[in-house]
Amino acid sequence: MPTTSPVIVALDYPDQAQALAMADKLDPQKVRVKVGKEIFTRSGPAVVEALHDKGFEIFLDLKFHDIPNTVAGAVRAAADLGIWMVNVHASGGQRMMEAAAEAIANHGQRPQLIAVTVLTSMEAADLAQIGIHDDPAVQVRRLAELAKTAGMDGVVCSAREAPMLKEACGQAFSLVTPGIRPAGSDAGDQRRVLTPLQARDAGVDYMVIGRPITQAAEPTKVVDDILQSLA
Ligand SMILES: O=C(O)c1cc(=O)[nH]c(=O)n1[C@@H]1O[C@H](COP(=O)(O)O)[C@@H](O)[C@H]1O
Repeated sequence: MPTTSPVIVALDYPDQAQALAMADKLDPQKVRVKVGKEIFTRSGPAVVEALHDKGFEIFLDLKFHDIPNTVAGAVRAAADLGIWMVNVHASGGQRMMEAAAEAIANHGQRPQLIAVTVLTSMEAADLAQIGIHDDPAVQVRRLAELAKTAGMDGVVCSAREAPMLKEACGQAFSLVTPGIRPAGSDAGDQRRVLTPLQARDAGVDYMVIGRPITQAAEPTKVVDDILQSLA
C-alpha cells in the first residue's frame, strides 16, 4: 500500500551507504524519501533501485532546467526509473515545462511533475541580485501560475506561500514545501520556514524535511513526533 503521509525525508548524503543506512531507520508506511543531486550524482539509478527495494516511494529532486528538448528527455528518463515525483525549475519557462509534461503524458508509470518556484533559501535581497525586484511571494505566484498553465501537477514553494497559491491555483494543485522546521530546530541556510503544523494548516500537501530528521540523534522519534503533531 502506498503511504498517505505528507512527510518526504530528504536523503542528502555524500554516498549511497549513508543514505541507505538512514532509510533503514525509516518506515515506508510513514514517509517517502527524496533523492537529490549529491547522492544521485555519485550513485545514479542504483540508489533509486535500492530504495525501491526497501519499499519507498521516491521524489527524484534533480530540478531540471535546460532547453525544452533536453528537459523532456531527462524527465522521460526519470519516469523510466519508476519514481513517484520529479521536478523542473519553473524559471525554465512555459515551453520547457510543456515539453516535460508532454514527454511523460502517456508514460505507463507517470510520476507527479512539479516545478520549483523560488528556492526556499532565497529572500528579497537574493532575488534583487538576479534582477528580480518583486517580493518573493509575487515571483512565486507568477511562476506557479505559469507552471499550472504549462500542465504541472504542482509546485515547490515555501509553506508561507501556500494559502495564496491554493487560492490562486486551486486545491488540486499540489504544494511541496521544503524549509520545514519542527519548533526549536535550526533553520540553517533556509530562510522562508514554518513548522510542520503551521505548514499543514497553511494547506501544504507534502513537506520535504531533511536535516531536522537526518541529523537527529533519534530520527525515528523525530518522524513520529512530527506525524503526531499533525494527527
Ligand atoms: O526542490 C527541493 O526539494 C527544494 C527546493 C527549495 O526551494 N528548497 C529546498 O530546500 N529544497 C530541498 O529540500 C531539502 C531541504 O532540506 P533541509 O533544509 O535539510 O530540511 C534539500 O534537499 C533541498 O535541496
